[in-house]
Amino acid sequence: MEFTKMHGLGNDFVIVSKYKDIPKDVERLAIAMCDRHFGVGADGLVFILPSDQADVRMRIFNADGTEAEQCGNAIRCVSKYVYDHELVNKEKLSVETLAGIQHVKLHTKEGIVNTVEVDMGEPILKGELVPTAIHDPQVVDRTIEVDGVTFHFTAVSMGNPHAVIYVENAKDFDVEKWGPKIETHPLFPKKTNVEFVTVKSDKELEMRVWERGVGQTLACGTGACATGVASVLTGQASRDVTIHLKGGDLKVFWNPEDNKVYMTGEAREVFTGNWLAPVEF
Ligand SMILES: N[C@H](CCC[C@H](N)C(=O)O)C(=O)O
Repeated sequence: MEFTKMHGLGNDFVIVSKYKDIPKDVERLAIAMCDRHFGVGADGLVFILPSDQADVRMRIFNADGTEAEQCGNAIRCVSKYVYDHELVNKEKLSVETLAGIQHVKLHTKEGIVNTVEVDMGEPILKGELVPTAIHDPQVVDRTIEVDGVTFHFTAVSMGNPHAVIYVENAKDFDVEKWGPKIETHPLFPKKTNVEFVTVKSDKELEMRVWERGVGQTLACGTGACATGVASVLTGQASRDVTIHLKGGDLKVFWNPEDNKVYMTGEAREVFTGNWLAPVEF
């Protein structure tokens, strides 16, 4: 099975585009292909599939085999892939995900895609829809206790759940210690992605992330969008921010006119390969 290895700011994916549907045992395949020693190594396995509602359909499976509703960095990779490989010859295209239809604008350099702007849709703020166990209209600046330590969090869904937590210094925060404890906290019925954020200014935020079903990643597109929204809701930053991640910067704009979150950043293709283990479709 042919694949292409891509990343968005170091959040890396195995991209498979030659099939009309996902394989029979996709969970086991995602775990095997994402393994960084016995497999290709990636944060997720992504399938580009036909769509009757958009130019293409994307399904993404985390390194633990679970399917995610949405993935910002993967949408940028998929959009770059279909343009560069001439599957879709448009600089404005649409990608169908479990979270809805995402509209994408491609910015090319010497004929190939360099940066990608994605309309990630409207944030979902109702507690029970994120989902969280707090059934309020919004879950903003609430407390969560873990091992006797209290964190303040804001819950935002971009189709997938995020708990945004503000800390003194995100750059050296112990993400590996606290991330998994919050990811699996009973407050989050479908578990959650966890962002640890330091506000640098009204327009700049530093963010580290522990991803549901993956672990600490170098970047998280939906996490950056959730962080942008939470920072407005908690009155800590403007609607148009640059988010500094371990793997690079993302621009996030929560547009007051259409209530949609726009995310802009790079996407890169690294190598292609052939997965030799048997895969049944
Ligand atoms: N681990 C996430 C999916 C990938 C999201 C992230 N890689 C992004 O760029 O948005 C989840 O289970 O919701």
